Amino acid sequence: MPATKSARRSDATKMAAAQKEISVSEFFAKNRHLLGFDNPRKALLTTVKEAVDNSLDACEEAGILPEIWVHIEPTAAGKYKVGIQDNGPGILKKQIPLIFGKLLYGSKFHRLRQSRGQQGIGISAAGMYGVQTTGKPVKIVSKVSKGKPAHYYEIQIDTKRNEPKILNGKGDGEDIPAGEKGLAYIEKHGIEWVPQDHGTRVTIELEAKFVRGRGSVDEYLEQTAIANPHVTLHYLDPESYQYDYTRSAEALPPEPKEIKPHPYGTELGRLAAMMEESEAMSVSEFFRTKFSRVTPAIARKLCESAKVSVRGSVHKVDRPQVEKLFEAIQSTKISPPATDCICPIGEDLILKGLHHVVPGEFYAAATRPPAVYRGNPFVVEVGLAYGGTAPTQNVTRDLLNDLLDETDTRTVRQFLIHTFNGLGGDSADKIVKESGLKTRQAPSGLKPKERDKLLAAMKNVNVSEGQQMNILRYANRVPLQFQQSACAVTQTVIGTNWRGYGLTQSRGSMPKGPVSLMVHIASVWVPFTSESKEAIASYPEIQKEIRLGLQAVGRKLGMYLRRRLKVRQQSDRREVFQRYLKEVASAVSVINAAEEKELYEQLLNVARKRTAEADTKLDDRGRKVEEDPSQLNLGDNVLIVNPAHHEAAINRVVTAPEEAEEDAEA
Ligand SMILES: Nc1ncnc2c1ncn2[C@@H]1O[C@H](COP(=O)(O)OP(=O)(O)OP(=O)(O)O)[C@@H](O)[C@H]1O
Repeated sequence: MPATKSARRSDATKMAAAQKEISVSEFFAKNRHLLGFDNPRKALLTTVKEAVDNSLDACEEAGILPEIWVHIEPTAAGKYKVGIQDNGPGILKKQIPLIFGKLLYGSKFHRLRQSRGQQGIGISAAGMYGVQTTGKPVKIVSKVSKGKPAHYYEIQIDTKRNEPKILNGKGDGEDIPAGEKGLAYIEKHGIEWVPQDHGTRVTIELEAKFVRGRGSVDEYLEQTAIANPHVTLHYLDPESYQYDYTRSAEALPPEPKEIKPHPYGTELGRLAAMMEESEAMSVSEFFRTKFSRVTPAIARKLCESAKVSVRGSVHKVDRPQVEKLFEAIQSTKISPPATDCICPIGEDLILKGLHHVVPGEFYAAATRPPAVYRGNPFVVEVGLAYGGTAPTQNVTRDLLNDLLDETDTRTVRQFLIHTFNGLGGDSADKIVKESGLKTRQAPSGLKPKERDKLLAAMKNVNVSEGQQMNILRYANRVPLQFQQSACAVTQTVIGTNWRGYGLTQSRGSMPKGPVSLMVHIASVWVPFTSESKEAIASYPEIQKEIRLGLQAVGRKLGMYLRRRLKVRQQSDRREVFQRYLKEVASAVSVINAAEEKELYEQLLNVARKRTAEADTKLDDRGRKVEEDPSQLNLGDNVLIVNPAHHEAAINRVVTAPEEAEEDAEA
């Protein structure tokens, strides 16, 4: 059959008319889910997170102990205004529009140095989302020193051109004079600013949803405080609750050093581009100055094995020679990158941070030695807290009311699982059953009596056994709250055998037990799985380090749990002895006329000796208090406490709205 000739729908000329460059802002405006703006709830968190992370980075880089104000205020139904201010170094006037009104503009992308931000997208993307959803511009106040004027900008991103559009001061921004005059100016123009000698405040109005519990701003700020004990945070939430986290460490973390890329981590294309972009110099000088760990001898060796002139110009190297050089790098022994550029949190501060926030009886921490993936140095740290009350048991009636009013889940069971970290389906079922509520009962429709029953069930049901391990993931001290299952951390936790450490675990799933686990990865470049920086990619080198860290704390937990079990068993045995010894003594004295009391004392002594382990007391480092510390020497990075004495929270003060108003009146 002859092929039917179909009419041509288009041709190269017509198609060419539709082909044009796509600006990065247009791309990300369309694909905002890639940056963490997939729904209003996450958009709020991402906005706060981007601004707070920037503030922390800027303060630390400038050597200032960070103090940060976070203010979230409802403006209309489904709309919120988010203001974040820091006491950082401030931003130069000419940089402000570029930082807040242009995607892919930043100071951190081109360097290899441990920081929270790395891409140069975060805060401008938040501003762009705000403009898209409310039409309101991003407002920025920035001040670099006491005597100098502050700058005030209202900016909107022009997504077509990826350029900032300045709306105030006839397109030039406004200057706020220093001193008293400035305060009057701020007051008159309704500009929001906590008076400070220097710092930056960014205000973004956006479509958002405020929730509490898992994945919330509350959770992010609390977890930030755990991993950053040097930060003071003031947080005023949309319901006018004021939270103040005051710093517990007065010293800044050591300053991370910037390093040059390591040859092993440089791909072929990148090597070619670096050579092309380099200023004029010899090939040998290029390798020595642009990379870390390349000595003159190694540079010569690379050139010799690639048959490239050592003294020839780097710009004369052609593509086949670049390929040869690349191959030479792979086959030449070059020492691994310096690792003193990474600043871990440290075992002591991890123990301190975890103990302050997560209730428990046993804590262990491990900071692994530095390792390298794709030429980038990194450090893995693990902290573990065992015991303590379940998250459902610490809830007050007021908080439960708030949580129930805000949730968008459809059943009480879903509400429990989604709100409380680590509470598995089995435990949720138990609570629903105990409360006597219907299985498909909607959380929003609960009457006060039913809420009482639910609260009572949450307090009474022992969920610690069915409780899932709660994982707190961090990258460069930033908590990661989404994409848990896509993350190398979770995958490695699941792949580790926790049964050997005294926890229950079915194959291929998360271990169970009252355990909170913190895993921190610090690196000059954290390999996230996407631009929204929510999960860490599974490089085998990183997984190996995580596994070793988990094993280090797991072994200590196992030793502690085995010892605790033994102590319990012996004390049960002793109880049984004591229960019957009196009768044994009186029976024997009837038979052989022995002195009953004396016999009883002797038998008691024997029983005590045979169950001596029940008396074992462990000190706060996990060592046996009496003789023979070798029996349970858990090392220095362990903390054992009496959970009954746990004092909640990291120097956190929460002020309810009424009190805040009264305070203000007073
Ligand atoms: N509060 C601030 N104080 C001082 N400088 C800031 C502040 N916020 C942002 N900057 C500067 O603006 C740049 C851009 O910030 P942005 O959030 O867009 O990206 P980033 O933090 O570099 O990377 P990421 O996209 O990974 O968050 C930063 O690199 C920093 O130099």
